[in-house]
This record gives sequence, C-alpha cells and structure tokens, in this order.
Amino acid sequence: MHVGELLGVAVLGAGHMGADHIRRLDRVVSGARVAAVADPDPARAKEAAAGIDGVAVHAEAEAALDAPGVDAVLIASPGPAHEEALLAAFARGLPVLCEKPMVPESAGALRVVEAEARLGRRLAQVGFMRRYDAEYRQLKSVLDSGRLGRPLMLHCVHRNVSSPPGFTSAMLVNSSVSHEIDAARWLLGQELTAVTVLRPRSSGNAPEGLLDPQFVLFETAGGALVDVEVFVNCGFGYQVRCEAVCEAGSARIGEGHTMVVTSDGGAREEVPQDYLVRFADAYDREVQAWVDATRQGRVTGPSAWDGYAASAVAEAGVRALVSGGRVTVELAARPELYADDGV
Ligand SMILES: NC(=O)C1=CN([C@@H]2O[C@H](COP(=O)(O)OP(=O)(O)OC[C@H]3O[C@@H](n4cnc5c(N)ncnc54)[C@H](O)[C@@H]3O)[C@@H](O)[C@H]2O)C=CC1
Ligand SMILES: O=C1[C@@H](O)[C@H](O)[C@@H](O)[C@H](O)[C@H]1O
Repeated sequence: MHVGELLGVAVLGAGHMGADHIRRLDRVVSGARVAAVADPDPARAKEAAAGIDGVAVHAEAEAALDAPGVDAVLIASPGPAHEEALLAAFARGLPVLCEKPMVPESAGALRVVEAEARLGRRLAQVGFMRRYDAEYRQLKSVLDSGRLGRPLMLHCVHRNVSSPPGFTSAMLVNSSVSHEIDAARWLLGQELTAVTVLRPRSSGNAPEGLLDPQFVLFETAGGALVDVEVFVNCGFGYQVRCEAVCEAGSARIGEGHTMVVTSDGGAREEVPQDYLVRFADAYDREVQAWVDATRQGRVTGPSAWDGYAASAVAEAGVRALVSGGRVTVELAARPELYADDGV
C-alpha cells in the first residue's frame, strides 16, 4: 500500500466476531477498508459484507487473501482454522490480526511462532483485547507503578450468559480462560507455570455433559497465585472481574459497565449480556491500534509468542481438568524475535 491509502483488509470468518469486526473496519476505525470477506457459509459472508463498496466475497480463505487490494488480514474463523490461515498470510507477507485463541493446540501455535521467527520479522498480533480495555489498562498501570507493592494474588471471575452450540468442557479453559491467561501474564509480567482445575457440581442450566462452572488455579514464576471462576452458562449476564491483591493494597476492576435503573420504588443494576457490549471500546481500540501500526509498517500488541504461551498454559489446564491433578506448564525456548515481549 502507498502512504495515505486505506489499509485493505481481508476478513476470514463472518460469524459473531467476524461480522462485528467487518462493521468496525467499515464504520468505526479510520484508515482501513474491508477489501475481502471469506466464509464457507456464503449467506453469512454476503450478509456481513452487504452495503460495503468494492468488497470481494469468497468461500475460500486463500481466495480472499489473493483478492485485489488486500494488504492485511483479520482472522475471525474458529480456532482450529487459525494455523492454516496464519501460515497462508505469512507466505504472502501479509500482517495479521488473529482472534484468540491464536491456535488452540500448543504444537500448532509453536509452528506459527517458528514460521514467523524464520521470516525474521513480526507479522501477527493476537486478539487479546483486554489489553486495550480502559479498566484493565488502569489496573496494569497501578500494578506497574509499584504503589501497592508486589502482587500476591489475582482473583478473577469470567461469566457468560450461555455457551454457544458445540462448546466443550475443554473450551472453558482454552477459549474462555485464555483471556485470563493472557491478562495475568501481561498484568504480572510473569509466566504461568502450573495449573490445577477443580470441578464443582455442574449447573443444571449447563448443556448435558458440560463441566460448567470450573475453578482454575494458576501458579506463576514469581510465586503469585491466579484463580479464575469460569461459568459460561450463568444465565444472568456477562461479568468479567479481576482483583489484584498486593503487599500494600488491592485493586479491583469489573464492577462498572452497568447502568442503574431506578423505578417503582427500587434501583436495579443492569448487567451487559455479552462481550460485544462489555468490551466494545476495547475491540475498537485494539483494531484501531492494529490498523495504525500496520499502516506504519509496525506490529504491536500481543505477539505470536503470547498466543503460543497462552495455548501452552491452556493445554496444561485441559490436562489438569481431565486428570484432576496439578499440571506443570512446559514452554519451548523463546525465539530472539520475541525477546522484548514484556513477560
Ligand atoms: N476476543 C473475543 O472476545 C472473542 C473472540 N472470539 C474468537 O473469534 C473467533 C470466531 O468466533 P465466533 O465469531 O464466535 O464464531 P462463529 O461460529 O460465530 O463464526 C465463525 C465463522 O467462521 C466461518 N468459518 C469456518 N471455517 C472457516 C475458514 N476456514 N475460513 C473462514 N471462515 C471460516 C464459519 O462459517 C462462521 O461463519 C474464534 O477464534 C473465537 O475464539 C469469539 C468471541 C469473542
Ligand atoms: O472470547 C470469547 C469467547 O470465545 C468465549 O467463549 C467467551 O467465554 C469469552 O467471554 C469471550 O470473550
């Protein structure tokens, strides 16, 4: 692309997240345009691309990458399709914003890291949008300032109203808790080294056979503990909370984002119903930051290494869920390309 031109983005996957990112690229962020959309479901792709000028609609991801005017890729297909899409983008030298989990299995995530390391330059950013959320950023800056002392524990809550069809017990860890894994690594600046998953009695509102809720406990390289209550069929709202307990104080986020409605002699707090509402501003900032950096030829934000580390920790978590025991996290050697990642 030339200076001043809009960044032409191919969006792979036009489901919940893909359609929302297409709307965002088309109407919210500046400096970009949707150049192509790919989805094996042609009706979804056409509906998401409706009304956008000059967009090419394809059933195949690679055809969208090769469409005229494509300078970059946003991957919003299901996790198992990400590795192939990332490698195809790398083969074309295209910068990528890839929704989490980067690749659900750590072996595939490591292949992506190795492919990018062979290129010798970063092309991928992973969609851990909490790093762009105002409350999370405030928490990070309080922890980084040192005024609360050393962090000892993070207590986290991650609740969804209901899980989508096909959601498995493993996905509570490798899809939902992948956000807490990245947030904890980023907030604490420490790797997560071991995982234990406890399984209380499943909610009667969870689909048959789904282990929901779960209680996940991480140990960190610096001796802190991170606990996460994950409950994806809580039925009442989308709640994401995090409290950092430090040597000289604590800081808590996730109580906001509610509207208080007063009527009929009472007051009622309304809770957002999904992530598209709770994290709307974070997604906007994430995609704007990606577009801005990409237009300047830079790659910022969570890296492929962060994506790999999250997958390796989540994989240990799934093993802990199955075994009921404590599982240690094994990470590969970090390539030089990611030496400055901050964790
Ligand atoms: N950052 C966040 O908070 C969130 C991230 N996600 C992530 O976004 C991704 C997509 O999730 P959803 O939109 O909820 O799923 P979805 O099921 O609503 O949509 C996925 C779409 O991808 C299409 N698809 C399947 N294989 C494909 C391929 N090879 N190439 C292109 N398109 C393909 C499907 O036909 C479908 O339209 C996942 O990685 C998920 O983990 C999802 C929800 C929130
Ligand atoms: O990433 C997300 C979904 O894939 C996941 O299924 C949800 O549990 C999370 O809340 C959402 O942010």
